[in-house]
Amino acid sequence: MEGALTTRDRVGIQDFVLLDAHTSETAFLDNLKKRFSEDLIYTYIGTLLVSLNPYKELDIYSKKQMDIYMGVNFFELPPHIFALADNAYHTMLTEANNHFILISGESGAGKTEASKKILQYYAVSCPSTTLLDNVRDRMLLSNPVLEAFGNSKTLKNDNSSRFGKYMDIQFDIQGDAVGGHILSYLLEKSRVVHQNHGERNFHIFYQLVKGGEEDLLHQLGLESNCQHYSYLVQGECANVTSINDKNDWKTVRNALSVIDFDESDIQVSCCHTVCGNSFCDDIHSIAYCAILCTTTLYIILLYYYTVDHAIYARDALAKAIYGRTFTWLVNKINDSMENKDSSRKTVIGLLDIYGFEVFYVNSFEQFCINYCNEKLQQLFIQLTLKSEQEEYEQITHIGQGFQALVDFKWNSTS
Ligand SMILES: Nc1ncnc2c1ncn2[C@@H]1O[C@H](COP(=O)(O)OP(=O)(O)OP(=O)(O)O)[C@@H](O)[C@H]1O
Repeated sequence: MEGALTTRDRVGIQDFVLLDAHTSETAFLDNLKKRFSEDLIYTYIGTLLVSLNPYKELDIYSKKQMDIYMGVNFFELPPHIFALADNAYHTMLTEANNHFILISGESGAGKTEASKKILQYYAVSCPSTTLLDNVRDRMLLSNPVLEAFGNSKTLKNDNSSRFGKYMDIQFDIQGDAVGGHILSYLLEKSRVVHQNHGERNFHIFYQLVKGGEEDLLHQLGLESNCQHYSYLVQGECANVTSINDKNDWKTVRNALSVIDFDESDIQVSCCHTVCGNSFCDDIHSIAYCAILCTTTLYIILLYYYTVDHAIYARDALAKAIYGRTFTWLVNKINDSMENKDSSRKTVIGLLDIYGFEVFYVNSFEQFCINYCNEKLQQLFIQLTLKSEQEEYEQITHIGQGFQALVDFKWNSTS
């Protein structure tokens, strides 16, 4: 291992297990800082990977880098997300059992980027045939679609995932990726009708309004101006410098067609999106949305006594439609990635734990997200740290037992 390391790789300690002051938080943070100042964003704690968000492009994810990590022993090279992905893949193949990669951190820490890097690594390193390429393309392209419908700009992250995601990649016995499945949970539906200052609604709305083709917008009764839609401008930041909604719409449209969405599916998802947002302040617009949706959705219009009641009902309807559209979308993506072969397979699961908001809990939804996070965090601690600790304790007990035996033997013979 030493031979493969450059002087730069040796900055600080690469594995916290080797830190002398292993109980000191200051020593832990100092080591992270020292490495981070040299753009070394990854450090191990045994087989755990600690990653710091560099907030800049680093030249460490190229095909050349992937080649370096392929099939190499985990600790032989400097810490990297590719080493972790490669280790999970090879252990899965040798042990023939399922493996999971759990990605946890607060909002903006880099979880989504990390899971994308892992997928990209498998896309390049796993065996390839036309059929498998198909599965691979669909897995990779499901990302921009899910991000369009499930991500938005928040105060902490311009591309924050507002839903929890578990994805598994299914491999056959030879290690070929043969299918995938996504499970989403806790979509932050309240964002459809309310955004804090400096935050946006889900990306798809801005993409559609700014980038949608003239025909499509006409069909949906939309205008190409976000300012006309009150649900899109509550946060007063419909335009964000780091986001190109127009281009992103092209990417999403292209991705939708690759993952088996035909024109009518695209129309349906757009219609529901429009309805989900309602885009409306008056009964005529609601009626228009209802007409757009009649093939797939039944809408019941009730009469309310007060304006407040009516607004409440409108918002509830918008959230429900958007939530259902999202579920429908995930199901469609799953259909397109389904493994048709029922022979034995193992999976690598990627759990991107919902990024929790440390500073505020402003809604019941956020409370549920944080609660869910705490539970997952506890499970994670239980399954990894606690079980490691128990193993060490067992070894210590065995060691103590052995020592007692040696002492007994020594005393009885002397
Ligand atoms: N490895 C990386 N290299 C360069 N930039 C990164 C990296 N990881 C994250 N970033 C930057 O940080 C931003 C936020 O990262 P990301 O969206 O992955 O965070 P997250 O933990 O998934 O947040 P949330 O929980 O809000 O979804 C990215 O849009 C990207 O600009």
